[in-house]
Amino acid sequence: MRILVTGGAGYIGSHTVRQLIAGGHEVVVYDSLELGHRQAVPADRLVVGDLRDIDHVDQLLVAHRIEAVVHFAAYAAVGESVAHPAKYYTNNLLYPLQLLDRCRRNGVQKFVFSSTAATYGVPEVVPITETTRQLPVNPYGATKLAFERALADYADAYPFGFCALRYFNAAGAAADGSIGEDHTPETHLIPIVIQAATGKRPHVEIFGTDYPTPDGTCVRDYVHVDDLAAAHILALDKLAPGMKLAYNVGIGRGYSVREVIRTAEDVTGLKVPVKEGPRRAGDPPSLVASADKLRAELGWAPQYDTLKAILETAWRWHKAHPNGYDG
Ligand SMILES: NC(=O)c1ccc[n+]([C@@H]2O[C@H](COP(=O)([O-])OP(=O)(O)OC[C@H]3O[C@@H](n4cnc5c(N)ncnc54)[C@H](O)[C@@H]3O)[C@@H](O)[C@H]2O)c1
Ligand SMILES: O=c1ccn([C@@H]2O[C@H](COP(=O)(O)OP(=O)(O)O[C@H]3O[C@H](CO)[C@H](O)[C@H](O)[C@H]3O)[C@@H](O)[C@H]2O)c(=O)[nH]1
Repeated sequence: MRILVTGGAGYIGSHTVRQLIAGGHEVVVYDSLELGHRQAVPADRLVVGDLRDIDHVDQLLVAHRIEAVVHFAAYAAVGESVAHPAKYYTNNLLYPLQLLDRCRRNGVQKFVFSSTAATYGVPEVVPITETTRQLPVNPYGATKLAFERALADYADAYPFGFCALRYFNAAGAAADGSIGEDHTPETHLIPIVIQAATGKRPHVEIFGTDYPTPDGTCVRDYVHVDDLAAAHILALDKLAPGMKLAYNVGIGRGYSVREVIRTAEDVTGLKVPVKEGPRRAGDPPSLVASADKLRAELGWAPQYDTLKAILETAWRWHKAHPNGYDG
């Protein structure tokens, strides 16, 4: 298939691009490199550009006779979305709506979208299934849910099918340590814990120890980035016009912040300095996926089904690239 991958030089995008290329697809990566890395994708696949420049995107759809779009490009920091909703509504909803309409006008019939557990807000019951009510509690989740709705309306009205993959917490790195997670600033727990272990930061702050969870810290479902990537390949294989697919992507097991820290100490053999702090605004106590639908309908089977196995890959990447892609 001829596939345009927006945000393909980012963390999850670059791992997916690698699998798409290995699967024989013709891939065009479109990324502004604002948050992504040139080194994360093969140079001959990368077109540097911003989704804001929709005519540029349109030219690519036509020139490469694109058949499917995998759309990762977005901003993804929950706290920032509360402080700067305009930034999120523009990049995560306005530009994607323009992209969607250019897809319609150019006959692109398959679309895979990076959605998120944040569309569920604070769920009443965990594990979360795809029928759990989607009630986002921050602008980030709201923009992602709004775009899911637009996709569904397009699929009802036009010859178009989509798959919304609702990721839980992406983690880990390629098994060979060649690509991995490098965000600036870093907000995600696992890279922060590793940076604290290696002395690159003084400590990891635990955001809240009074949650209604077994050890008082937040529980999350960490899913390996290559298993996430594999879900995109399966979705593309399945998609056909008229389909409206949505799947949770998680391993179906939750780990608390303290468990992440303990496991990182075990994997690295290093002590992680910890400071207990207040809750971070907008954090649900527990987010754990039921990915039964993804397993049953697409045959998805994660290769990494423990936090330890995921952390080992993150640690390998960090040791090989202590300063991320720049060193
Ligand atoms: N990381 C997670 O745990 C997680 C969880 C749920 C959902 N998601 C979603 O998955 C997607 C990828 O996340 P990630 O962690 O790989 O993020 P990332 O920041 O590493 O990747 C996003 C990429 O999109 C690019 N980009 C952003 N805006 C752009 C624009 N206007 N034009 C062109 N390129 C643009 C950035 O340069 C970056 O390379 C996002 O849509 C995010 O909301 C991530
Ligand atoms: O320094 C830190 C960083 C994080 N945490 C805690 O660790 C857990 C995981 O936090 P992350 O920031 O790594 O991930 P989130 O669960 O907040 O967010 C992730 O999952 C969301 C879906 O729920 C969104 O999609 C978002 O883009 C994605 O990064 C949270 O309970 C958070 O409070 C800390 O205690 N200290």
